[in-house]
Amino acid sequence: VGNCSLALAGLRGSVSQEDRCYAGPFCKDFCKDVERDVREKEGEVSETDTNEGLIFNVNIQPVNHEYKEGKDYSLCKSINTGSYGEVHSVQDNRTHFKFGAKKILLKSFSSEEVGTWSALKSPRVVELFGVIREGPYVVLFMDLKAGSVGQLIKERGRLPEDLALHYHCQVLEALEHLLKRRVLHLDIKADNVLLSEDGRDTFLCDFGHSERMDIGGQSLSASQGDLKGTETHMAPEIVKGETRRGAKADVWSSCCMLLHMLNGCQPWTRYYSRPLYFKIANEPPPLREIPPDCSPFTADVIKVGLQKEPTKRASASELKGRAARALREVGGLSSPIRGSYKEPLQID
Ligand SMILES: Oc1ccc(F)cc1Nc1nc(-c2ccncc2)cs1
Repeated sequence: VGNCSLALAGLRGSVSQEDRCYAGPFCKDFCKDVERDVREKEGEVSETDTNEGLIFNVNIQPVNHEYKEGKDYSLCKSINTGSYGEVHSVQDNRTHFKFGAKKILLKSFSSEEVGTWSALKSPRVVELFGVIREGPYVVLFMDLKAGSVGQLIKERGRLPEDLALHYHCQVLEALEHLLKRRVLHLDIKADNVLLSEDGRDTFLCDFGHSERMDIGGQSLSASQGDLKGTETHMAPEIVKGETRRGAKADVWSSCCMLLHMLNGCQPWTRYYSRPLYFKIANEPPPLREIPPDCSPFTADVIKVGLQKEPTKRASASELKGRAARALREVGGLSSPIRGSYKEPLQID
């Protein structure tokens, strides 16, 4: 995971300054400890003065063995609700360093969010800066970005084809990295893809639904029951609760995100009412939602990415090649990022 400027020993809030530690396994233990602590305290109110965690970024500086909202960092503005939590931009009171923070109730905290995220290091994935427990909450700190693709779609109605393909290629690059690190995201959608200031670079975030995969690419999590992620972007094998769920589920969701960028609305929702699970499981893939005016190469990306049978569905790498081809066929990225508003596609 890299250097951590502060590793909090144990769960009793005692802090020992360590010049260097490999936070990986420690981070995993810490998160498991937090979860165990929750189980032990189930029903009790966690003492408000509990304050332990891991900080990986030197610009975030604990004071007197603590790092607390108000005392050590201040909320700047509310951003939106990531999975299970409210997101704010915050600032370190001493270094004035600005970063993102998501506050999650302990009982909603999944140690996978930190475990999987801290295993990733890619220009296409937002950097995790740390995790702190503050009483009944866990607070995740990350590199602050300039908004999300979801916010850009709301501003622009729908995105130009070249921009949508440009973003899709980058999301597929992130999925290639996740596959290499055996991580399933399970909530790929425009709201969880963040943008650089100039809007040309994207960063995957919010690993609140993520799971580890085994060598064969199958999820290691036993929890088949609770349906996670965003309904409109769920792959058929996920809504059917099939035991074999793997990286192809994120590929399906990335194509739902492509349709969302191109049409300005989530797939399925113009044709069906919720709950959508049965339709996703039983209906053909939403290929009729491919915009009629898009390039045949873009249509091809969606057709091979929305194969209902995971084994027939393209891998992230294969789909990235096709999406890059489609982007070249439409002349590469030439549209302005923050351009004109385009009405979302209406049903014909
Ligand atoms: O999982 C997290 C852990 C720590 C964070 F600070 C944020 C998130 N999750 C999300 N952040 C955003 C977002 C951030 C910044 N600008 C626009 C959107 C959308 S979902």
